[in-house]
This record gives sequence, C-alpha cells and structure tokens, in this order.
Amino acid sequence: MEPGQKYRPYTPLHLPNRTWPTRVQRTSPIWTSVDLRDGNQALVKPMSGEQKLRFFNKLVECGFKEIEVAFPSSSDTDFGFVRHIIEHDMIPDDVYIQVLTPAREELIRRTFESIKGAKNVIMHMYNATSSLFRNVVFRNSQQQTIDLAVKHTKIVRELVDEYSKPENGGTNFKYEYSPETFTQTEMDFAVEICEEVRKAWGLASEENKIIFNLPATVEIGPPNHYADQIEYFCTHISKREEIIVSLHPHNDRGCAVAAAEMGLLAGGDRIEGCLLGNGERTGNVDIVTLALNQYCQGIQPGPLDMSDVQSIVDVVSGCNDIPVHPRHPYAGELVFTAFSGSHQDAIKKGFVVHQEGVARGDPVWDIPYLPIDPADLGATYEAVIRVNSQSGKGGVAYLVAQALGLDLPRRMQIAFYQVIQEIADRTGKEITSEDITRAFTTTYHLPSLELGKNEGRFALRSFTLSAAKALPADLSASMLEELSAAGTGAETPRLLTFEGDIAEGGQVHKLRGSGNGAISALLDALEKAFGVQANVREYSEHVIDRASLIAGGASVSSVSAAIPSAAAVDTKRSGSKTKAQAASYVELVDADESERVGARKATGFWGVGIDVDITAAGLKAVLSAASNIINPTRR
Ligand SMILES: CC(=O)SCCNC(=O)CCNC(=O)[C@H](O)C(C)(C)COP(=O)(O)OP(=O)(O)OC[C@H]1O[C@@H](n2cnc3c(N)ncnc32)[C@H](O)[C@@H]1OP(=O)(O)O
Ligand SMILES: CC(C)C(=O)C(=O)O
Repeated sequence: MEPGQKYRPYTPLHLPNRTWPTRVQRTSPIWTSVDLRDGNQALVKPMSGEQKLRFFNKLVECGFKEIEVAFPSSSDTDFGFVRHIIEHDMIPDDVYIQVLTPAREELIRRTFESIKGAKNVIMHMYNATSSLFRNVVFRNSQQQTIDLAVKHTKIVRELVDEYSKPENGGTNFKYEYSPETFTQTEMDFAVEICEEVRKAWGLASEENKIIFNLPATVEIGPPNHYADQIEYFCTHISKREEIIVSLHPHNDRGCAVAAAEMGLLAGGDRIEGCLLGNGERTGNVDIVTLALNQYCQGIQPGPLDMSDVQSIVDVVSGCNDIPVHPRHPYAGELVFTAFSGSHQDAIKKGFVVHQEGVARGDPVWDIPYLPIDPADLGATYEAVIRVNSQSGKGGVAYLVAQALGLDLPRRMQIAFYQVIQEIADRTGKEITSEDITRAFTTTYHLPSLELGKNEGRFALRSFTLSAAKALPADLSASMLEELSAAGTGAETPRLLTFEGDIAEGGQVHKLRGSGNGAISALLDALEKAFGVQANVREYSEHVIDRASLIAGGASVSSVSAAIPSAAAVDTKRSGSKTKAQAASYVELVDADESERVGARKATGFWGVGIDVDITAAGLKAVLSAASNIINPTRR
C-alpha cells in the first residue's frame, strides 16, 4: 500500500506573518523536569521510592525550581513519595513541586491529599482535546470537552482555596492546565478551551500567572509546524501577560529539541522535559541537551548547572535502567572523542591557537570539531583524541606528547605514525595511549618500566668531547666530504673529537671520531668502527615540559635546525645547567640517499635521546636512529 493511502500529512497553519524564524534566543526559559512523572510512567519498571528520591535530589542539585514529582493518584508508590518528601522536609523553599491529575474529580481530590502541607505546589490538570480523542476515546463534542475542563478547573479552584488556608497547610499554588494532544487539536479550539479554563480558574494575574502547557503529546509534524502553533496560540490568546506558555515536546520524529528551540522563539516561556530525553515512546525533550545548547551559545541556562554531566548520567541511568547512548549529545562517552586523523589534526592545532588566545587574555572557545570545551562538562582532554586505523599522525603525536612529554618533529610524526598504523591495521582495534607509549619506547629504544633498559644495536656508555687541534689523519670519507661541503676545509679546522664507550649488541667498544660537532664526531666514529655510513637530515631538541605539552604544546621551546654545530651544543660533559630533561630527535639517512635529488621525500631512520645533558641526548638520539638502520621496519 502506498503510504499516502494510509497516512495523513499534518495540516500546515496559514500564518503568513509568522515572526519566529527571524528571532534569536537570548534568554533562558523556565525549566521544569517531568522525569518523575512522564519519564517514570514510560519505564518498563517504574522507579521505586528510593530511586525517585535519588533522582529528585539530583534534580534539585541541578538547579530545577519546578519538579513534577508524581501522578499521585496513579499508585501508592507515587502518593507515598509525595508524602515522604513533604513530611521529611526535603523540598527546598524555592522549589515548586508539581503534581499531575486527569480531569476526574476523585483523582483530583486524591492528588490534593498528597500535597497537603507542601509549601509550593503547581497543580497540573489535563484532558485531551484533539478531534481524534474527542471522537475515538471520549466520544465528546467540542463543547463537552470544554465543559469537562471547566468543571474540573472549578473543582481544582475550590480545593486550592481550601488547601491554601493556613490551617490546611497554607500552600502557595500555581495552576497549570494542559490541553493534552494540543498539536493535533484545531488551533482555534485550543485557544478557546484555554480561555474558558482561565475564566473558570479566575485567579490569573501578572503576578500569579496561569500556566498553559501546550504538549506535542505525539510529535506528528515538523518542528517549524510546532513553532507556528505556539506563535498562533501566543498571538490569539487574550491577556497574554497573565499566562506562562509552556512547551512539552515529545520526540516521535526525533525533532523534540528542534521543536522546543523553535517553540521558544515562537513565544514559549517554559519547557517541560526529562534529563537525557527519557519519556513516553521515543521520549520527552532532553533538557540536558537543550540547556547545554544554550550554554554553548553563550547563554547561562537559568539556574541549571549541567557541568557534572557524568553524575547526571549515573543517576539517570541508575534510576531509569536505560543506558545512555555513547553518541548522546554532550553526555555520551564518545562525544568529545575524535578518531579520524583530519579531525585530530584540526583539534590539536585548535588547542594550540586557543592556548595562545588564553595567554593573550582572549578565552573565546573556537576549536574545530569541538562545539563545547570538554572541561566544562568535567571531561578530560585525554578523552578527546583516541587512535584507531582511521587516525592520523597528529593524533598519535598528541598522545605521545601527553604520555611522554615529547614534541615530535613533523617528519618523525610521519615515521612513527606508520608504526602505529601497521599495528592498528593488524589488530583492527583502538590503540590506547599505553599501546602507543609501548610502541614508541620499543621503536626508539627508550628505557621504560615495562621494557627495562631496552637498548638497540648501539648504546652510549660514556663519552668525552674535546676540541681537535689538527685535522685527524683517520677522518672518515663522509666527514671529509661534509667538512669541505660546509666550507670549513682543512685549513680552518673547527673540530671536535668524540671518544667514548659504545655498546654494540651488548659488547662494549672504544670509539673515536671527529667532526664539526658532537653528533658528526660520533657519526664519524660509527662509520670507522662499524661501517655505518649515515648523515643527519634533521635534528631538533627541546626541554621536556609535560604540563605545557598536555595542554597543547604551545609553550614548548623546541628548535628545529640543521646539524648542530659545535657551538650550538654544550660540549662540556658536566654542562647541564638544569635538572630538566632534554629530548633530542635525529633523522639519519644513509650517505648515498642524502645526496639523491628528491631523497627528502622518503622518511629516514629516526632516533630519540633523552638525558639531562643536551649533548648526551643528541648522541643517544643518533645511536637510537643508527640502531634502526639495520632494521628497515623500525624507521
Ligand atoms: C499524555 C500523558 O502522559 S497523560 C498522563 C498519563 N499517565 C498515566 O496514564 C499514568 C498514570 N495513570 C494511571 O495510573 C491510570 O490510568 C489512572 C489512575 C489515571 C486511571 O486509571 P483507571 O481509572 O483504571 O482508568 P484507565 O486509565 O484504564 O481508563 C480510563 C477511563 O477513564 C476515562 N477517562 C479518561 N479521562 C477522563 C476524564 N477526564 N473524565 C472522565 N473519564 C475519563 C476513559 O475514557 C476510560 O473510560 P472507560 O473505562 O469507560 O473506557
Ligand atoms: C499530561 C500532558 C502534559 C502530557 O504528558 C503530554 O501530553 O504528553
């Protein structure tokens, strides 16, 4: 069957002068939680008294000033819960509890019994008004439907007069009337029934407004249609200033948040919804999402504080027994996480720029892919970047920086990324920060608690550096070439001599070599002793500063330079002036490759050295890289 034969489309309102589409929300609505009623009535297993209490306390903690606590006439649990929080003085003085009753006299009376002694109460009565309900459920005419609402409003009014007497508890009352199924009701009829209810109530004033709650009991149209209906109601009801227009969107079409936001633009003053969107069928509108949508538009969502979103998730899912989807806006466990490489790259750069802004006194949050600062919702930055086969070098480098305080040079990021990519492809799993740390220390032969000394083919045991007085006769071929290429020549020798103990495969050898810096002197020694012919393509170093790296690396002082000259490194063994550790990074290419045109495109052999002495760090980095030359998979 064609869907057009079975389903009727919604009937658009003719509202050519609608104003809501061009408005911008700048204030926050009155927030009302209906978790303990609409949320509760939708649960497979309604909440116990203890669960309701836990939930109620959380709602108070979040800042709600209006909480629909029960449908007291529905069950002893609900009735008992209302009595419990009143008798145990658990309702803060500035909070209104709200109770729902159908327009049925015996149920209204029972509802009033439940609230006796409460300080502030919103008495909420409903009856369904749409033609569907009038024809199918109640077999009532429009007039009979109005009569029902009016008659029971008068009963509510009598009981309000009664229960507000000091001898009966002296309760402050507000009255809320819901034309249930409002969005399926003829708009002029919805307005008419509310006018009649207001007259029957007789107490509405600017100081004590009547609440007309306009539910999308079932979401049957798009959110712009709901907004049109709200604007129609607001512009056609009389004495608008004596009315609070309340919105109660459900989520059957998945548009409850959009409907609520558009409904607010259209004139809504108040929102009824549930935390994380529990509720009948596909749920009530999610107040966490709505409030945080406002927050990241720069609007404080009234008295609500959703910053401890994890504890909200814990309480709500603990009481409702409904898990929160990992992609649930703001609250899901994956919503701040980027796996994809280009996202990670943009986020990482965004953090750096943001930190620079903060340092300049500009705290505005503008980070790619992150509409809200995870820290504002109690999430750590560790949750932001996680690595799998979709990730890129930036994300991997970010995690290395976080875990080890190392700010890898760009070309090394590319090289190490290949190591991680191979693991990710092979395992098909997420690569944790621990996995990355292990792969990094293994690849670059760094000691670790897990791997111990973890030496590569070559390791530094001890060394001295001294200024060479004359060009040594045994200078290696590549060093001679390098000196002449640098233009130093034999006639102006500015040479350092390296002498040291180097372990090769665990066996210690005494090595000697010369060059125009510590690193080239060591390379000279390696070539002479082991025939390793390699040149440095890139060198960089920085002081390890974990704190700044974790926050994005902005203040890390890293220098990226050509091969350091003798003057650029501290040649004194005891020359470390600070206890801070230094990290050095070296990329070696074999001597032939470094000469070939275009060779820079290929990744060389990278090494890392860490030491309190910057010179020692550089030498260790050379040995780390040289160790990988024999194993081309360890680039
Ligand atoms: C859109 C919403 O979420 S509204 C809130 C709905 N919440 C709930 O339903 C949860 C709590 N409800 C309940 O616990 C129960 O349904 C109660 C206590 C309200 C009523 O229970 P019961 O009296 O056993 O009636 P039940 O709900 O099964 O049937 C309703 C009957 O009342 C009638 N009825 C409904 N509203 C009214 C009314 N305002 N005046 C007169 N009759 C009414 C219905 O037509 C139906 O009549 P029928 O039995 O002659 O066909
Ligand atoms: C009682 C009313 C407000 C309701 O819950 C609904 O229509 O969804």
